[in-house]
Amino acid sequence: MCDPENLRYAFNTEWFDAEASLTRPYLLFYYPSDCSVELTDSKLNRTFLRRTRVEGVSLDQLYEGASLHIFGRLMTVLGFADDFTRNRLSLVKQRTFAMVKPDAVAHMGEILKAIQDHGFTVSRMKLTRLSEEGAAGFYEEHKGKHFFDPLMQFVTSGPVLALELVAENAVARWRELIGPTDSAKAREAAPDSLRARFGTNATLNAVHGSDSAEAAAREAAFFFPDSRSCRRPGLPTTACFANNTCCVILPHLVKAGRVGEVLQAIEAAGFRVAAAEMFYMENANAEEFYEIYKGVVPEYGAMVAQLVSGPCVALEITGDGDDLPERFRKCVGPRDPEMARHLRPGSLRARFGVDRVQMGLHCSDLPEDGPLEVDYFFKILQ
Ligand SMILES: Nc1ncnc2c1ncn2[C@@H]1O[C@H](COP(=O)(O)OP(=O)(O)OP(=O)(O)O)[C@@H](O)[C@H]1O
Repeated sequence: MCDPENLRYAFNTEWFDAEASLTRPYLLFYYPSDCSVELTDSKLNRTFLRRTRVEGVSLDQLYEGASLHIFGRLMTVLGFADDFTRNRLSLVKQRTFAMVKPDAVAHMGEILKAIQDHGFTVSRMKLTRLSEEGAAGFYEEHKGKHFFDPLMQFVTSGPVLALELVAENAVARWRELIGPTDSAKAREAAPDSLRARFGTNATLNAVHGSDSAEAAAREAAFFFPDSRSCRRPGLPTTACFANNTCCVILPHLVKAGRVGEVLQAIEAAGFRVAAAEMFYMENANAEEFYEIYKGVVPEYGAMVAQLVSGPCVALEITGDGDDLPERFRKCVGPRDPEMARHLRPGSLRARFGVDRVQMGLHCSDLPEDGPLEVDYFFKILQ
């Protein structure tokens, strides 16, 4: 195991075979010396994929709960499969659960930028609402305390942004970044912390962070239950399905840690982000979503490949006026970012796009497409 050539990390993974409606378990080995991957069918104890390099798969993406594409299959990493891997990677790839509370959701772009600037990877994200029952379950340990009722009222008063973050020593580092519980005290003790910057007092304190790895796993499972599991449905979306259009932050920007910046730019342009959620698209979903471009846009195949190359973030954009879709489309700019930089240098694609495939953002083309695309992400894929 010490021979660097053959050093390998082992993970339990699974793939949901939609055709057979079956979850298939695999043992995944990752060899850092040449970034190759090997898969063994855990049930049949047989090699399923011989050691080979897989485009886009790196050690960065291998942590408990991660989703990754291997030759068109969306695999879920369930956990470490041996002690060697657990001992070496459990702190390096730690997950934590974070929540932007109702008083700070208006600053979610700025907070996400801070999260990403501090080296955290956002692996799951959803703008949702806590019901009274949900909030009481989430904060069960505080039942009976003097601040429980105001806390319940506060966390159910508006949308919350639920986040799963991954980083080395993520639990402790996130607690440090958010600062002391009471925002007033945080302004004295840790003026740069998120609670000092965005919170008000001991209850209205802008953000939450799990206090241990165990709490993080429990809290992440509460907000992000396995979508294929029938045990409990996911928490509701905040989409309002009215006077809306759709925007998708493409995987290349998500990977580059620029989601916060994009949200800030959208809001600075006067639009409201009513719903936001991270999706790991399957090939079939991406093909279906981009169907109208098939045979029309020469980059169709490459666009599908881009959309499944990692997580994307779908947004429902709302605002005032019947011309919202056209105004948002103008704000996003021409499909070709190179052209956008010449013709509309202030547009989002001019700022965030690379080329006609990595164009930064997808945006509904026609006003009538907007509500359909919003339905696709926030109703059909829920
Ligand atoms: N003394 C208090 N007075 C008023 N509200 C409080 C008080 N202590 C805690 N709270 C509220 O209850 C939440 C949960 O309390 P806890 O003791 O778990 O704090 P925390 O671990 O710093 O915060 P969180 O769990 O939200 O990350 C706090 O974030 C805050 O909103």
